[in-house]
Amino acid sequence: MSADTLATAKPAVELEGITKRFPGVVANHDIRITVEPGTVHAIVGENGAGKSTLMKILYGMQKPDEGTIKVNGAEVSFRTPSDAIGVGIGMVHQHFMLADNFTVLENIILGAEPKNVGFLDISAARRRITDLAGAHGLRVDPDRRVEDLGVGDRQRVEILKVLYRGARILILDEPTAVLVPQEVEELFQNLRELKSEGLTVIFISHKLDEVLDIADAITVIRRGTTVASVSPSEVTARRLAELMVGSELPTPETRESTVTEKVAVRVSHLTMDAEGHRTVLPKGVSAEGYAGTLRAEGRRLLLDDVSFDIHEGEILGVAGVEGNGQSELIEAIMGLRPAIGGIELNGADISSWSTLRRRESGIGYVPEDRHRQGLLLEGSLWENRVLGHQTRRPSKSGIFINRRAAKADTERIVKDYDVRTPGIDTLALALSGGNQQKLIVGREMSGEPKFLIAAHPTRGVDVGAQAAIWDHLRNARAAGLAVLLISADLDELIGLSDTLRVIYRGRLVAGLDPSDVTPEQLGGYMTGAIAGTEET
Ligand SMILES: Nc1ncnc2c1ncn2[C@@H]1O[C@H](COP(=O)(O)OP(=O)(O)OP(=O)(O)O)[C@@H](O)[C@H]1O
Repeated sequence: MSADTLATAKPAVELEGITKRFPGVVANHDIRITVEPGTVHAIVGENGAGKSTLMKILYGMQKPDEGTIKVNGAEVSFRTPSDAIGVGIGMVHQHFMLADNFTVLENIILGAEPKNVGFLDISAARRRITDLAGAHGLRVDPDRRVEDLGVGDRQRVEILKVLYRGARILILDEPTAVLVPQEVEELFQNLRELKSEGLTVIFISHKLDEVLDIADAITVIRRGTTVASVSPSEVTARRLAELMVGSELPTPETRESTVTEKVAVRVSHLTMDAEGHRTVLPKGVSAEGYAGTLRAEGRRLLLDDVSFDIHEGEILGVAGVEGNGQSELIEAIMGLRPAIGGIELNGADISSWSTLRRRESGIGYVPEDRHRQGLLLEGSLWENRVLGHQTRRPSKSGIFINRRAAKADTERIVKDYDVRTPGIDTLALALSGGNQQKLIVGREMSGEPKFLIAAHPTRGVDVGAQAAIWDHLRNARAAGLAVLLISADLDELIGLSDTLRVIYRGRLVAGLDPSDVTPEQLGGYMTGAIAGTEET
């Protein structure tokens, strides 16, 4: 064996005895992981198990209290992410950090301009990007604007961005959460190519079947420490889940329909113009004709004549690739963005009501972006319980009673939804992503809403917590709750929905039966590969 081969045979990453404490929590305790070069190494664990903290340590965003990190056999100590990049570690974040109005090329070179050079050689940069893309099978057009790209392409740009900075070890944080099955397959193909070029991938995921598909080695973290290192050929998804939670899992129950005859929510001819901010119809145009009029004018529609009913006891699932109108649909129903068309809740026309009034009339809302819309990160858990649920009605008992009630109810949510936290005075920012999500779902389900709008209700939560959230939703549905469910997790959509629709370019294009549709078929409608039957 040559000296060179020996050198490359050293583990890409060795974490030894990593411990990280936060006030009241030991996020990582004596973590030990060895990642072999040229492999895909998955890290799995429950919400709050300590995965993100560990990755932040490995990427120089946080300093461990104890322990050592070795990269390619040499001990390293990072003060910032640029130190990590300096030794070839790159991070592909779950939330893409690209500038929409720039091209792929501009995004990739932005912030990576060579030091000590007064100007940037664009054609050299372009050549390097094309070479990198070619070498790793990451096809993207360097001159396209990022805003015109789909989710899978954006992710490839993020990967190219870290490769361009010289990364040989890539950390991917839940990369498949936002992808449809076809895109997941493409990503995995890309990862296999990277691997065959000798690159190393560290991959965090909650989707255990995917982990079994792509990983060469799996490390399980439970309550901050490494509890198992397994090879995918030795375990099943169920066994992995059991290793994560430390006990046997219950078998999922079959479900029965609870859909009633009573219409709870009626949305009719909902239309949103990309440029317009109209809340009243132009003279002489009916709500039914509005979308057609705009189309004839060549306008771009974010919502194109969307109509549906949701009955009491029904979960309506809407599938769609991100950016096809699902966010706009929710925002229109919540009164956060103007749109034309009818929105009725239990027979009352709520389309001109304020968001607060809509909430007070019985709409629960689990927003898509928990950081921007769902939580006050600097607030305590119980203050977050109050958020969005303040009532304007004067109360004789005053704020102290409200505070006490909010605290008691927060205790209940923490218990019912298994929010892992030292206490309800903890700040929301100190919770792990999945635990923040559990808090939001718990809050939106309290007060027994009549209609729940749930956008990605289990995004980032582990399998155990996902099953618990599903149970809560099913129970509430059995008691008559109407749910509009938007999710990128197709198994969740198929498993929970009573009725399934697909949204494509602002239009509801297909009505499918969740009991006999496969994720692949659904993915086909979502990407437009299968043309939907137009429905209104
Ligand atoms: N900045 C912080 N301050 C205080 N506590 C923190 C901080 N960051 C993380 N923690 C705590 O450390 C623990 C581990 O959190 P971490 O985010 O690493 O979990 P995770 O495995 O990534 O979870 P998830 O799957 O939910 O994202 C949690 O109990 C969390 O509340």
